[in-house]
Amino acid sequence: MEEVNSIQGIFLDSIFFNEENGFSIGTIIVTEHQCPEEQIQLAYKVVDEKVCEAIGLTENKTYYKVTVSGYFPKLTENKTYRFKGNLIKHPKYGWQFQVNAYESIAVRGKSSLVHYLSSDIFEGIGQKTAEKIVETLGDDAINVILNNREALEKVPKLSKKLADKLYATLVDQQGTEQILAPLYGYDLSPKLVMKIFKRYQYQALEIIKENPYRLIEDIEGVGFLRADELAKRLGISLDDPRRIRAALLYVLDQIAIQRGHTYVYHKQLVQSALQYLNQKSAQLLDFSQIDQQIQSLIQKKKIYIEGEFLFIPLLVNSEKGIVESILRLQTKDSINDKELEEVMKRLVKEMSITYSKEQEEAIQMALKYPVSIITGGPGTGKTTVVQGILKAYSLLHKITLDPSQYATSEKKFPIALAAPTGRAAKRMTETTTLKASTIHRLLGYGVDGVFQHDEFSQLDYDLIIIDESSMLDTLLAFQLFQCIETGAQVILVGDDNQLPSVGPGQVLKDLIESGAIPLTRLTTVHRQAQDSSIIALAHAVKNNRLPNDLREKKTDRLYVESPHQQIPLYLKKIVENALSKGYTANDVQVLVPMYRGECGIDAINEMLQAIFNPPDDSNKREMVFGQRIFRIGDKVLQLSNQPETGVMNGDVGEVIGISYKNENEEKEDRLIACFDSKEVSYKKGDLQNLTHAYCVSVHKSQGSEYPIVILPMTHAYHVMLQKKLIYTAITRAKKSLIIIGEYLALDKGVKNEGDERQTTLKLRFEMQKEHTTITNPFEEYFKEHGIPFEYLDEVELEGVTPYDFMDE
Ligand SMILES: Nc1ncnc2c1ncn2[C@@H]1O[C@H](COP(=O)(O)OP(=O)(O)OP(=O)(O)O)[C@@H](O)[C@H]1O
Repeated sequence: MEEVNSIQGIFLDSIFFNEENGFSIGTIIVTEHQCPEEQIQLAYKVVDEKVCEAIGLTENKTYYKVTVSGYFPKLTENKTYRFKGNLIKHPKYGWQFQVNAYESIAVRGKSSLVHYLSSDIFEGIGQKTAEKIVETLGDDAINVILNNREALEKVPKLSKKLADKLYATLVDQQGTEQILAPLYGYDLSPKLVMKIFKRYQYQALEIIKENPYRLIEDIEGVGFLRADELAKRLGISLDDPRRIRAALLYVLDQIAIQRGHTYVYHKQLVQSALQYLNQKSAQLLDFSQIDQQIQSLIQKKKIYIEGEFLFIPLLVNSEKGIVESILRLQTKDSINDKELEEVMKRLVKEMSITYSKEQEEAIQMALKYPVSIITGGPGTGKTTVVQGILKAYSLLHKITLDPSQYATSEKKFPIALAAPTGRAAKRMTETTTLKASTIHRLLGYGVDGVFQHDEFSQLDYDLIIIDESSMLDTLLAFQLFQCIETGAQVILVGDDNQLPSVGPGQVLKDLIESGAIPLTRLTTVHRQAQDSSIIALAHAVKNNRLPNDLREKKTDRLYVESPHQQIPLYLKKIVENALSKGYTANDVQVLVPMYRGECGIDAINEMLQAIFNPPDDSNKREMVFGQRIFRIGDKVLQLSNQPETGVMNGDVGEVIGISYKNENEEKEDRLIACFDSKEVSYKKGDLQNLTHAYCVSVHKSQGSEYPIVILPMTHAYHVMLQKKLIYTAITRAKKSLIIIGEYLALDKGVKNEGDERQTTLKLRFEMQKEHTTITNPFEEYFKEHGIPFEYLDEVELEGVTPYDFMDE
């Protein structure tokens, strides 16, 4: 275990304080320490005599200061604190004391007390008043006041107003420490302590003692295991219902997030929860204890039960809502065939392209029905068909497609084009020459994370086309469909062989398989044969095989056989070659399925940054954040939705500015990144949402295309070696695709269909057709027998541990 040292001193000043997460840097004048002598000597800086005098350190000796950093609240200048932690050498800022916990040391001694009470923290109290307080109430003045507010009345000439203010500030100061000290005592990380304090303020202790598992819901980054540790310290027993319920909800949530299921079977939930609950535990819980709490959660409406399926309420409501919305939209009359035939004739005449039969059918179907789907692999003409639909729609409804013509008229442009990601929307704009937006934007996703449009405030469009629909998750699809007015037409376009959405569900696949929505599947590849060997590979992968000519060098495709350890070397060489030929970081995209490991995203990004954007002699500006160094010119990726700046999860930008705190008015380090000519300023604390983008995950690459894609392939990607993932990665390449790695890993991947997602969307449409409802054998069973019942075995999570959920 790491040795923990301590240091005590007078807090001199705060150099940095992040309001958001409590990350602080300050200096203290050291009065005592328990640190290795050779280290503290390196960390010491001499304090100016005048500074010492000003704070009452008048002894004729040299005082030393040390920088302290970590997660602690704003400390009071001139007050004494003891910090626990270690001296470390920061790569950029040198020696400093890294704080794990802190406590304030009672202000003792007349002069220190006077100094403390007359400091800036107590507004309106000067030196003289402070002296009077100490003279009247003695060396223990602070405790005397805290114990009895009236004691202040004994201080001569102290106004009631001032006394009130002094008392309130003291309580506030002490209160923070009284809450924080026990929190540190529970062995929580300083960062977490600050997060908890920020969320619950002075009620923090009370809330945690009442139910530490609340942290899972309320504090980002707290999982069941962490809350469970805390619960153990608080003496909560292993079979406490609160513990079991927390594990159940956590597991349910994790299964939805990590595996994309919208429901779980009873048995699945029990098994997964037991794995969590019985970990490292001598007192093993059994089925009936878990089941009892499942029933309790059902009663509390935290879990929704339908037949054999257990749901998070939000997800079941969304699935039901999608079905209802689509059925509502389908009540619009279809366009009659005669009218359509006329329009198709005109379209064929007016467009320079000769549509294939399936393409013509796709256009016709999309125009005819209120809701329809067009699917197909790369190069099958989805974009071409969308262009045709737009033109035909304008002919059919006798409208112009020139948005500027609507600027002066009362009527709004009646068509909305949207896609799940910014990149995909941008491509849609390019291929249609009409403005397309992200679905979030279309629905008015606001700074507060709330959508402006909902079922009561629907979108005012007659035709809505959604591209890259395979990326639609259940929640977003529901949000979208409920916002579409009855009478509007909706066309979903997408490739159902791509990865399903990152969020739960597989909306496009389910809608296609339900048969409830008219569908055209485009199958013929229209790209020229000479540029299509990437597409040929994609089609082979789709059919679970690798082409015989994989190892042959093609004009647009290269396969480099390499053992795992050699992959970074080959990658480096290939990228350096590309660079020397004039390609830039924007042309070359490395795609990898997971973050960890030597062939993981983090390690590859570090290597590629050194190639594409190395430090230079002219002192290119840098900002260090954790393990990452951001540098001007870096290609970066946003990792979460940030509606307040309009930058969304998956957006790629460039670092264009770094401003240090002594250079700007906010007195804060700032990094400025540019996303498609939109400049966004990041406070240091927000940099956790930013990473390098030389290499990105295959999941994050969905909806984007790149001139050159490099795809490492190794057995180290184990569970991520899946057909849809490989298919998605290779279809991102527009001009060239380079695969480096182990043939057997690639082969294994294309044969692995991956996890089937458990969803009920398809089933709901089927039931709708047969006018049935899901029966409820679960409840009936318990009513009748009151004993455990084995549910369907077919989707049992055989051999799966909760840690599998942790893989990307
Ligand atoms: N009927 C056709 N006749 C001639 N060329 C066609 C036809 N349909 C499509 N193409 C051409 O084939 C290429 C691929 O078509 P398109 O871009 O529409 O496919 P896509 O399915 O959108 O592909 P991706 O998903 O890869 O973008 C384009 O260059 C397009 O011009």
